[in-house]
Amino acid sequence: MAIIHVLGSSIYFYIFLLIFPITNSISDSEALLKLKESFTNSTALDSWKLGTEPCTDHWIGVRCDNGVVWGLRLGHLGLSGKIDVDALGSLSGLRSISVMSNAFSGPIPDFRRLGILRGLYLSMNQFSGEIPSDYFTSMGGLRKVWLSGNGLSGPIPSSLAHLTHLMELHLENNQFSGAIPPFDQPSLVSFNLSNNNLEGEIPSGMSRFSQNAFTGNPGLCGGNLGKACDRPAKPPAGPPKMDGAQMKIIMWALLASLVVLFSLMIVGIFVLKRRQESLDPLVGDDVSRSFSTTSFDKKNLGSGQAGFGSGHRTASSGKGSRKYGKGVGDIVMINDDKGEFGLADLMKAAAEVLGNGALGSSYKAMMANGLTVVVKRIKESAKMGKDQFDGEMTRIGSLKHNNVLTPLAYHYRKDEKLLVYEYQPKGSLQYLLHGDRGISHAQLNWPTRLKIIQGIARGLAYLHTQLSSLDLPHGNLKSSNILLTPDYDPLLVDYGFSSFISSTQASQALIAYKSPEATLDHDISPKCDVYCLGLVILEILTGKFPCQYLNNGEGGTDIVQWVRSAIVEGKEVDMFDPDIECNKSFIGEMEQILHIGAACTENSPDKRLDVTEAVRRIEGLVSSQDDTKTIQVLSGDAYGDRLGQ
Ligand SMILES: Nc1ncnc2c1ncn2[C@@H]1O[C@H](COP(=O)(O)OP(=O)(O)OP(=O)(O)O)[C@@H](O)[C@H]1O
Repeated sequence: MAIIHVLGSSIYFYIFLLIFPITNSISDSEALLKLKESFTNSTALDSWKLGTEPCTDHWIGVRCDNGVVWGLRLGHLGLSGKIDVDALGSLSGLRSISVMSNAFSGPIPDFRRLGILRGLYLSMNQFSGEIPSDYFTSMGGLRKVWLSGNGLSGPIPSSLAHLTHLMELHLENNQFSGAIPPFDQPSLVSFNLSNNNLEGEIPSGMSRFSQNAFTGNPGLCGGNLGKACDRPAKPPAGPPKMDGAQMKIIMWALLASLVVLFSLMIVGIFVLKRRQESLDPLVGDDVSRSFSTTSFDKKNLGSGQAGFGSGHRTASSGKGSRKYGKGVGDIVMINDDKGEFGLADLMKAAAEVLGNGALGSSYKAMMANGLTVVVKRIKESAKMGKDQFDGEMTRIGSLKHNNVLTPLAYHYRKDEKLLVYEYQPKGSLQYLLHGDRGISHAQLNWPTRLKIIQGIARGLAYLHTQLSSLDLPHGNLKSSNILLTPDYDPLLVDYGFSSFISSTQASQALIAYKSPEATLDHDISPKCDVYCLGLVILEILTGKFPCQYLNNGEGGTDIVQWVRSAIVEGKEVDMFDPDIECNKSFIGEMEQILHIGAACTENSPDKRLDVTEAVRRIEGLVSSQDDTKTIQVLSGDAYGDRLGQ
């Protein structure tokens, strides 16, 4: 009986432990001070003082939620020494640690016991040595892992490939070696393994990542690298023992196959010659190695050629449109500021896949004349006749605004629609915010971010006046569809698509359909674009990737809800991206923009700002004197020139 009693009480004890785990009862401030002690150079942490509180007294680099520490942003503080992981373990609310760009060295600390971490940023230090393959197994909730710019070596830990929520993985500029584990997590949006010593074939399923994610690894091949893998030759099998009759059968079979092969070759050469004769003479031998192989296939082109050749040649699409090429359905130029080109020029260009968006795939093509373009191939379009498509393109082609990227050209066939844009080397806002931690990211200080927000609002307002007949004048406003010029002026792309894709595709592919009213009541209006504008504003301010962008509902941050709660609690300051250079004089402006972002993301379209009001408020931050600005923006004046002020 006594034994049963003892057993029983110990079971209760374990259940008690499970429900109320024994935690080190030190407070967050004690834990942080213990952590500070482990650093050798912590002068930057002067605000971490005994007798003050991390959340209420705004200790540098400490992020709080409801008085609980959830994040440490300790980048660029000249820290070195050890990182006391026991102290970190006492911070029960801790979800994210950043010690990027400091002087920590030695093996990476044993963060394994911090199983609740969501973000681990250790880039740009001097960590070295191998990481055990199962290191990340106990940290299944990790979303963001940044280890780039260290001296880490050995194989990439395979446990990283099993992190099912992983969104960002940066291992570039280390000395990792060996093969790449298969990273096939659909949540992974930002990924870089460049400049290591990795080798072998890039696993299949990773072709969605651009070439840049793998460059600088001389031993890698396959994927988008454009370097084929040499398959090891099969070891020669020992000669089977055969009798004379078997030998004869094999000889005859070989002879027969050779005859068949030879005949096929002759037929093939004949067919190829016929086809080349009928194609534009500009389409040379190298086509099969270049654009055509990665984009529209030649078989399709052949059939299209028949269609266009027989009366469907490109019709004039209004003022400024041109016809190029002969014999094949060709490109219609709608903007020849950058020079003229035809389908043949595109087909000869060296091409690279940029991405497979929900609307279709995009390719970067470098043409012989030096112009680099992006070709967007629309996956599925509405049953739109050529005249109607030409009409839409003429309308889109006539747009002229410093914050709107107008296509250069398009190509129409019943089963193939291509839009061609000028390539913007700086890339997208999404890449700059979440993918690139280099100089461009560092330059995203507050004045630059404000300039980007203003440009986006101006571009959107312009589209709303010029395409006012559309329910969704933009329809797909998100950070990957905002490109940046070298001067950080934003350029909106992928607008106006709702008019020429099918409604099913629109509801699956366009971000505007994620606004609450569209999701709940299928109620589409220009206010859906305003919701997207709000999302982008909050994304720029917080540096967080909005979960609303993802289709599977997993990953990302519900920034709308997050910001809403912060405003209620008067904790707007806690929301700002810690990577924004800290300058107190900006805080007021940042808070105002945060409120505008929140007003644009109101659930109810009636309560939400309309686009004119949103622009008016954003403009009001620059100069409340100039009441004429909004009017100029809406009329599409060359307003963007004043952005740099
Ligand atoms: N003109 C351009 N210059 C440089 N990068 C571009 C250009 N157009 C698109 N991109 C980039 O190419 C990638 C693929 O673009 P794509 O439009 O196919 O997909 P997406 O924007 O992710 O999704 P969606 O299809 O919903 O627009 C994106 O990262 C995008 O920012």
